[in-house]
Amino acid sequence: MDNATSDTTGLAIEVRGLVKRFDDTLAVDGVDLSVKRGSIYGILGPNGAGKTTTLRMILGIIDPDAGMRRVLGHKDPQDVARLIGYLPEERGLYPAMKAYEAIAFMGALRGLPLAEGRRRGRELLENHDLGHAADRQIRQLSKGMAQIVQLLGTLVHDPELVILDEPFSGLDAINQGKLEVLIRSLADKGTTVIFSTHVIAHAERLCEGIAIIAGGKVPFAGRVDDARDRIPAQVRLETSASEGPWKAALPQETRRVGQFWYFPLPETGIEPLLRALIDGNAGIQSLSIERAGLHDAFVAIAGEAAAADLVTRPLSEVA
Ligand SMILES: Nc1ncnc2c1ncn2[C@@H]1O[C@H](COP(=O)(O)OP(=O)(O)OP(=O)(O)O)[C@@H](O)[C@H]1O
Repeated sequence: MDNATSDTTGLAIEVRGLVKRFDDTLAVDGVDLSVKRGSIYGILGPNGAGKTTTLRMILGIIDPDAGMRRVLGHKDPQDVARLIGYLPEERGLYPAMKAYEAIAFMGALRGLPLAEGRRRGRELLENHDLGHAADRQIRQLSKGMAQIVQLLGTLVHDPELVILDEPFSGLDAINQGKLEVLIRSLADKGTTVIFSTHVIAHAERLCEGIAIIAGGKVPFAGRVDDARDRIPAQVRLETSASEGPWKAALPQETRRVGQFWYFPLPETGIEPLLRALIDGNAGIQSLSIERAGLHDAFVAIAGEAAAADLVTRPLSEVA
């Protein structure tokens, strides 16, 4: 096995033109993406978009029909399997195993000696408020706890690259928050994390880069900030007056919600508009310019239909 760190591109994952067909379903249709080493990267898309199939090709679990993948500098991801941690979408540990043993077992599958895995398993559980569960069998744990144990099992061999398929689903709000902290701490120590999600909030809060995927295609891959810049910033204006000549100065696409007016930042800037509003006695109470959210960017890039299938509720309501 070559030394994975000999790669000079600065990329943990590079994928070009990946295609995968299952019978008459074109699951992935020419996906390109680049994941920087040490970054957190999200694959964001609705159900059936092709997220899992893309991740499975990156992992080398399935081979693409066409295209190129390079993972930690290697064309065959199997060559670097021991440097990768993977949480599959379908969860499952042996129900009779104790939690710390399950973690050690997962480590052993990636080359970590069992004794060391057991020691680290206990330590990881301790560090994640699950020390009390170390000697309990998986079947005695709640679903959420078992999922965290499985997640710790993907990390026990200290992988360079962590691939998590829908890691937040099945966790309550508290554990989702803990998982966000864990993902950030992995990136802080240089680990690359790539995860799939259909929840915009997680991608928006965590990721430096994202691929937006819908219908097997990736209409956008790059920095979250660049996705948001695809649509103009929004102005939020609050007025005391609701009628008056000043209203003529508002852009055509203005939406009104009570005393608030929302419209895209005019290309000419805010100053000329502000003057017209003041001269027309709009009674400005507040004015703010807000950068577009990732949801609006997603709609602009992937379309209403794909966005409708995403979860956009606040994190606290997302199961
Ligand atoms: N092994 C398979 N055999 C046949 N069709 C498959 C197989 N795996 C995936 N597909 C199909 O490929 C498409 C993409 O599926 P994939 O699981 O990659 O999507 P996804 O974005 O991960 O969705 P979800 O969030 O629902 O898991 C779907 O239409 C799915 O039915």
